[in-house]
Amino acid sequence: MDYCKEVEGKGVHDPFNKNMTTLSRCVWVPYPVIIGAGPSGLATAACLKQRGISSLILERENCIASLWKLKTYDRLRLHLPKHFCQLPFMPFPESFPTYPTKKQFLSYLESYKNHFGLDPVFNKTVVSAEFDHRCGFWRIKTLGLKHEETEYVSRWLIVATGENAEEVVPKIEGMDDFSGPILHTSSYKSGRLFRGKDVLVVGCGNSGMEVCLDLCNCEARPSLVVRASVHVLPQEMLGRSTFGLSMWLLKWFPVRIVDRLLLLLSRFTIGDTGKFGLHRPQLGPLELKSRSGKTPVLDVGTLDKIKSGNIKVYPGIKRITYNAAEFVDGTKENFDAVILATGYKSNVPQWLKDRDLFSEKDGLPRETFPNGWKGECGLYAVGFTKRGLLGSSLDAKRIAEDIALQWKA
Ligand SMILES: Cc1cc2nc3c(=O)[nH]c(=O)nc-3n(C[C@H](O)[C@H](O)[C@H](O)COP(=O)(O)OP(=O)(O)OC[C@H]3O[C@@H](n4cnc5c(N)ncnc54)[C@H](O)[C@@H]3O)c2cc1C
Ligand SMILES: NC(=O)C1=CN([C@@H]2O[C@H](COP(=O)(O)OP(=O)(O)OC[C@H]3O[C@@H](n4cnc5c(N)ncnc54)[C@H](OP(=O)(O)O)[C@@H]3O)[C@@H](O)[C@H]2O)C=CC1
Ligand SMILES: O=C(O)C(=O)Cc1c[nH]c2ccccc12
Repeated sequence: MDYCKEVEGKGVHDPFNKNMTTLSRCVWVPYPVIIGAGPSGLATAACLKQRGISSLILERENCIASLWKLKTYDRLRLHLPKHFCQLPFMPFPESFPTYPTKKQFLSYLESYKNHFGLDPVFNKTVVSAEFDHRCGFWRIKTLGLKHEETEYVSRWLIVATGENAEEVVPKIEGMDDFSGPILHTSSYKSGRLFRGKDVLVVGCGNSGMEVCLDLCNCEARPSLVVRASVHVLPQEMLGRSTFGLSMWLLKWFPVRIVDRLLLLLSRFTIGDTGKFGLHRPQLGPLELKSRSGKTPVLDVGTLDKIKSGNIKVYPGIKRITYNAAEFVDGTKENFDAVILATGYKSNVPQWLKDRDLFSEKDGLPRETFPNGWKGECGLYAVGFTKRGLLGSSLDAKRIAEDIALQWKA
């Protein structure tokens, strides 16, 4: 790392460090520091590179795109057509299908990293980042694999740790008494392990719906918990992707009209989902997405399995017992395993000391899209728009443009 200059050995004589093998280092970085080597971090580094600006990417795992590589199931594909998911300056290969597989997406990201000569520093978990008003720089503290502490100092801090940084694991009464495995979807790979088992999947977002389908295909017997409501839309309508059609319609009509059209077309193609326990929210799918970030489910085959009775649908869980779950409607069913498809949350409030750009409550920018990408004192946010990879690309371009102006000055 010739662009990093070690300027200070700090904390070596710190009495608190005596019994630990830690050695604090301080590294001055004359470029922006990006936290997270996921698609958002890589896209921002590439946009900066295009403008002749280097950057330093710090990543807690030992690979790029760790969410995709380590925490997703085998059968995962992009749900949106590839041209909506490509990162700036590099389209997906022509040979890739419309909905690339996880393996293809990962190989694209690897090529992206290599094409732009990006070289993230792995196994560096950012544990705190604070703007030092005395010197006008960000102080970014990281811990390495052996708990060694390194402090990076830079004028710019770009947060790219993602909306899905930590698993949401709800506390359900009786959970500790359950005799079988309870796992989050982030550690679920395939239904093969569950062949012949009764599996309760808690949560009906895209993960829960798709895990149920995977379990069915692997001859397990899944049940799905839908505690409130959900918008299920077909992945394609009128020969186009539902997402593409929505984006096109939004150019001409207000969101409420587009939502009505989507719901009308869905009714024709997939029928009344409420009949199967999948009641629709009051707000339409796109309005709900833009207000709350809740992504509509794009159906890739789960609905047919629900209709045919291969996947049972239950309301909210009341409690879990040794080998069963009780639901709020009073029914009780035996299960061998529970999979929590209960989503993810940002981890920004755990380590970022600044409280202006990001809300302490949900770790997302306080301002909604398209305004949440820039804070004070050289702080930026990329990939927190609740608009998937498309949102990351937009943020990345804006951030690079903004920093380039300061760079020239
Ligand atoms: C199963 C699944 C499927 C998805 N499919 C799609 C899709 O088809 N299309 C779409 O547009 N979006 C999809 N998404 C949304 C997803 O958010 C994006 O695909 C994308 O991963 C976002 O990239 P990111 O870089 O912002 O976040 P991430 O991919 O989560 O990357 C953030 C990186 O930051 C690192 N990090 C976190 N905290 C720290 C820390 N304290 N210190 C150092 N490093 C840290 C993480 O290890 C990670 O590598 C999907 C999400 C999931 C969970
Ligand atoms: N191929 C693709 O494109 C895929 C994309 N994704 C994306 O990844 C992100 C994460 O998706 P996902 O993992 O599904 O998470 P989500 O946050 O989208 O969904 C979580 C689900 O869990 C439910 N839930 C949470 N707590 C409980 C509880 N205690 N009891 C019952 N239900 C509960 C929520 O219900 P409620 O709504 O009531 O809060 C919601 O239905 C999303 O953006 C999604 O679109 C995921 C899979 C595939
Ligand atoms: O997977 C996600 O969470 C995304 O943000 C991408 C996405 C999937 N389906 C959508 C419908 C409306 C807007 C974004 C998405």
